[in-house]
This record gives sequence, C-alpha cells and structure tokens, in this order.
Amino acid sequence: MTETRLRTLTHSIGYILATLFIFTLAMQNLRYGFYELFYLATGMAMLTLGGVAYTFICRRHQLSAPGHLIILAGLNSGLLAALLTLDSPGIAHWAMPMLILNLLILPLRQGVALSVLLLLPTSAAVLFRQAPADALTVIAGLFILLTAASLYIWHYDHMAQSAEDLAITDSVTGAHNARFLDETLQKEISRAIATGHPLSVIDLSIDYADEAEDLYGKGGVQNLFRDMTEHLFGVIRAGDTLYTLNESEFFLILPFTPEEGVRVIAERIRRTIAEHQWPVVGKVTVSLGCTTRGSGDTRTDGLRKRAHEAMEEARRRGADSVWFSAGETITA
Ligand SMILES: Nc1nc2c(ncn2[C@@H]2O[C@H](COP(=O)(O)OP(=O)(O)OP(=O)(O)O)[C@@H](O)[C@H]2O)c(=O)[nH]1
Repeated sequence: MTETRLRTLTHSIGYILATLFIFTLAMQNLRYGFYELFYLATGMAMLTLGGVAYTFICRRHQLSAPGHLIILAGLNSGLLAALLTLDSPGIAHWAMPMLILNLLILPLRQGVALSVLLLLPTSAAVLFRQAPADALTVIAGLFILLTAASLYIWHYDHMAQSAEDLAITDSVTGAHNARFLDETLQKEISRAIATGHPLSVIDLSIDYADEAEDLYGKGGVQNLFRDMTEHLFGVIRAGDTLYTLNESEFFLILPFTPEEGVRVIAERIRRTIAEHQWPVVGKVTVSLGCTTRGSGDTRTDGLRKRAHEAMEEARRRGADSVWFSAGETITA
C-alpha cells in the first residue's frame, strides 16, 4: 500500500470514528436534555465529517494540507469553549479522542502543540471544579495518553524515515539515491580494475538552485528536478546509471567510458539542458564536473571527491559549463 493510500485510510477512519463518538455524545445529551452540549457535539460531528471529505479531496498532500489544522483547531476550540462555559464534569473526557485525532492527522509537532494548548486550560478547569484527587487522576490520564501516543507516532516517523533512507530510489525523481550510489560505484570500480575497461563519472549541479527555489518555491524546484531526471534518462545510454545526491545535484556512473567519451556526453547534457524550455522555470543551466578512473582510484570517495571538485570548478568558471579533472594515468 502506498503512503498516500495509507494516510487517506487512517485519516478517514480516524475522522469517522471521531464522528461516531461525538454523535453518540450528542444523542446522549439530547436524551438527558443538555441542549447546549447537544448543539456543540452536533457542530463538532459536522466538522469531523467535513474532515472525511477533505481527506479525500487532498489525498495527495495529506501532511501539508492546511485544512486539517483548521478543522482540528475548530474541534479543539469547540471543546475548550464547552469546557470553560458549561459546568459538566464528564466533558473533560471528550479531550481523549481529540488528542488521538490531533496526533493521528497532523504532523507530530503540530499535533502535540494543539493537544497541549487544549490540555492546559482543560487541566485548570478540571482542577478548579473537581475534588483534587479526582482532578489529578483525570489530568494524569490525559497527559499519559498524550505522551504515549506522541512517543508511538515519533517512533513510527523514525522507522518510516529509516525505511526511506534504505530505499534505493529517490521518492521525488525515481532516480537511484545516494546510498545506492556508493554500492554501485564500488562494484563498477572493482569491475574496471578486473577487466581494464575505462570508467567515468559526472557530478551535475543545477545552477542557481537556491534562487530558483526562492522564485518558484520548493514545489517548483522539485518539479524541475523530476523533469530533469526524465530528460537525463533520455540522454544517457543503457548501462549508465543516474543518482540524486540532494535536491539540486545528480551523479552519473558511466561504465566503459574513457575521457574523450565523458567529455562528449557531459557537453551533450549541458547543451541539451541549456537549450530546453523547462515548464514553470523556463531556462536553466547546469555545471558538470567529470573525471575518469585513474590508477590510484580503488575506492569511491576519491572519484566522487574529484568529480565534485571539478563541478565546483565549472561553477567558478561562470556556470553552464563542463570541467574535466584527470586522475593518475593508468599504465598497462
Ligand atoms: N557512457 C556514455 N558515453 C557516451 C554517451 N554518449 C556518448 N558517449 C561517449 O562519447 C563517445 C562518442 O559518442 P558519440 O558522439 O555519440 O558517437 P558515436 O559514434 O555515436 O558513439 P557510440 O555510442 O559509441 O556509437 C562514445 O564512444 C562514448 O564513449 C552516453 O550516453 N553514455
């Protein structure tokens, strides 16, 4: 199951369970004639239903969707208003499902912040109205619940991040990621040493990427990065591999490619990128640093460092250019 689907499922189930819970409270209050609480619970149930609809509308951008924060801030404020204005001892328990919903739907920090903002006045109201022993039991229960749920979500986020780091493809571009680069480059170096064939690499960096991010936002630069990956896959030949190092830098491993060859392909990449009209951002240039394996290159770090320094040299020389840095000559 993809992350988007998982989030849509958990968010909608969370909102639906909250709707059922709040609706039951509304009905109970109607039965006992607590009309203010009935109206409040009905309003909150409508908001949670709105949350279900919003989850499906924004299913591609669950975590960054600002509407969830607005919906949950509305629900938390409604509950807080009820707590402070109505003298009903059981109402503090309503905070429990609200905490879970905050943490389930919002990014961890926002969820914790909103929950603490709800719990502090709730605790004060409970302390003020109930016998100290009862009040402390309720408050401790609420804070223990908040802590346990936050720790659980922090643990989940941490595991998800590790899984992402371990994955070999970049989630934005579909190119291989940096972790996989070292593994493949080491294998290619060993193969080149064993067979004596040439091996070249290219470090490619988008010029003025920070300025582009300021102008077109993170989303604009991510789209450019994705389009550029597709473009590069179209230019390189089978057997070459492409990696994303960070949000503006690529790395290419080119087996069976001598110095003359890497100069040709690097120049072709530079020219085709500069000539291309990119969606949203228009014209873009890149700086490319390339190198070919020399006799001293038996490990990845030397080759990567030399390619990176060559890229920086290309950039120093005015960007939109290629710089080749030679290793030690291999003598047969
Ligand atoms: N690794 C790699 N090298 C390339 C690529 N394109 C060109 N080169 C290198 O540049 C040299 C000259 O390439 P071209 O100008 O395309 O000439 P070509 O006669 O079509 O080269 P071949 O692809 O070897 O048939 C090649 O022999 C390769 O060493 C590429 O996509 N990947």
